[in-house]
Amino acid sequence: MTKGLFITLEGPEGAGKTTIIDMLLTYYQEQEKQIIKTREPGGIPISEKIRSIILDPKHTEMDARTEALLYAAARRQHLVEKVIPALNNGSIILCDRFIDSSLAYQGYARGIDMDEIWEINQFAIGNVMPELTIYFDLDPRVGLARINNTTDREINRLDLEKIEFHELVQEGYYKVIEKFPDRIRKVDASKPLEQVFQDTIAIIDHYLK
Ligand SMILES: Nc1ncnc2c1ncn2[C@@H]1O[C@H](COP(=O)(O)OP(=O)(O)OP(=O)(O)O)[C@@H](O)[C@H]1O
Ligand SMILES: Cc1cn([C@H]2C[C@H](O)[C@@H](COP(=O)(O)O)O2)c(=O)[nH]c1=O
Repeated sequence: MTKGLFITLEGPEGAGKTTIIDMLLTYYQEQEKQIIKTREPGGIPISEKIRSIILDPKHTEMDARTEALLYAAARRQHLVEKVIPALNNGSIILCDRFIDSSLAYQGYARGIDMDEIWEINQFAIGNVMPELTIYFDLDPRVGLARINNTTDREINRLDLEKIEFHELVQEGYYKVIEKFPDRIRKVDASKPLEQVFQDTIAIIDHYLK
């Protein structure tokens, strides 16, 4: 039985998830909440190594199912080594991406049946799902323009996909939201950063009450 709270943040490239997670961490730490941030793929050494294989721009030959399995493998290790222990410890976990990314990117955008993506991920995660997911909604063109203007972020293999792929990712997320309307809350990520932050806090605070 877990005691903590598992929150995931989702959205297209450049939607602001990483920036907002850092702001949330500071905000809730000031309230002396027990909270950690992490990310997928990554968050622990094995999963960060898998991340570097998946996202290496040189690996253009990577098969879509191999990609899906690598994300699921990174997810499994991250869950076992970091997320579950933190939940058992009573922490709030803010995780940058989780299974919904696999459903939208590897499922809808790559064209693998979303049910198949769900099945391989069931093997990886068992019954551990986030209690709350915040989806940062943004036109993918705006998100890509943001990351192209960011000097300290490396451009990875997924960023380099055609705009049509990123449009499918957004459509895929809309399908995922239809599937999980109770868990996923949408935030308009095109607003100024401070407004996006306030909208996000309002959702989480409501949930914490
Ligand atoms: N609401 C916003 N308005 C304008 N710029 C923003 C906003 N939110 C974030 N940014 C800027 O957009 C860039 C990308 O933000 P960030 O890295 O947080 O996105 P992300 O969702 O984590 O992206 P990715 O998943 O592709 O890594 C950063 O330069 C950040 O400062
Ligand atoms: C978890 C997960 C991620 N992805 C994609 C989404 C992004 O393009 C990269 C991760 O980069 P970020 O800067 O940390 O957002 O990986 C995916 O396709 N499937 C997944 O399950």
